Amino acid sequence: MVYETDSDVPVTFPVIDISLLSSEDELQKLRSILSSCGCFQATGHGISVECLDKMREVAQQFFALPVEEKQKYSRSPNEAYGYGDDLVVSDNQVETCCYRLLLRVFPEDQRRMNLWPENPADFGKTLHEYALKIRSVMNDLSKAMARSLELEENSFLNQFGDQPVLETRINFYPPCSRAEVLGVKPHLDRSTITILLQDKEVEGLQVLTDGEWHTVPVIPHALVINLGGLMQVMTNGMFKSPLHRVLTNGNKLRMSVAMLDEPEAEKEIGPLDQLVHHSSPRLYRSVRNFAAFNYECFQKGKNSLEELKI
Ligand SMILES: O=C(O)CCC(=O)C(=O)O
Ligand SMILES: [Fe+2]
Repeated sequence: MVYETDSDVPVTFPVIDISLLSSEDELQKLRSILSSCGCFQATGHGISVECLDKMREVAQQFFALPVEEKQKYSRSPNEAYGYGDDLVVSDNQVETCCYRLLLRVFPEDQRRMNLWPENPADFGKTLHEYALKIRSVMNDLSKAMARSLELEENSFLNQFGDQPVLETRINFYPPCSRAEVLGVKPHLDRSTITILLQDKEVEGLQVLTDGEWHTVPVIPHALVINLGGLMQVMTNGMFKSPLHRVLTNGNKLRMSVAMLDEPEAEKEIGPLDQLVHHSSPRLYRSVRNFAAFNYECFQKGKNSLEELKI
């Protein structure tokens, strides 16, 4: 199978200036976008260009190291954290080409420092500073999302416990000229909100909306906001978590830095009571450790949200 890029089809992908989310009109725009495609590009996020570029730079420097150097941080078999490529779990799996470094950033005492690159020397400091800023943007967005649904602004944040988790997945896609190979297979994120820093030049991310794959254009200083499955559960289906995938590029390598939030381990998450009514009955059962459940479903080719439906 060859994956179409549809590059000759102009698509308008939603953009929101999130510095304006105190206005009622912008909140309504946010609500409408999240209820339809669940994904947009955020400008006005307040993170400086230098900070975004520095994060991209240390990620690129790490991936440019010799293989032996990167393998010092390899994930162990059947482990998610560390450096590696996709696990091959079945013979008929779609082929992918992506190397990634998965790290837990918060809570700080849960970091596994043996997996944090020491080269480049400022990798850890840069990731820490970037993650603090992303966490603040995520919290502001979570509050705005709650307000857009006429909920108390901490309604989503309160579900996460005292020790919410923030993880990073730094993705690196080498050039690949085989059009049947994907960078990442179609999936739903395990987060409530994923904030993605895209490559500055190379496109590749596609989001499924209205049954069609749409390429997310590159806007160098914008952040891609993508709702994860847990937000669809908490909002009882009002907000959508889109399926997305990544195409490979025949000539150019591409990188991206995803930051994903997660509730405290073992916290049970379900639709908020305020969003369950006679006219919108409860759609999903509650779930603990959605991250693991989502991954299990992904490996079996199932949609985790369909599996959680009552
Ligand atoms: O590389 C990208 O643009 C997206 C990666 C992604 O979907 C993920 O890390 O969950
Ligand atoms: Fe994703």
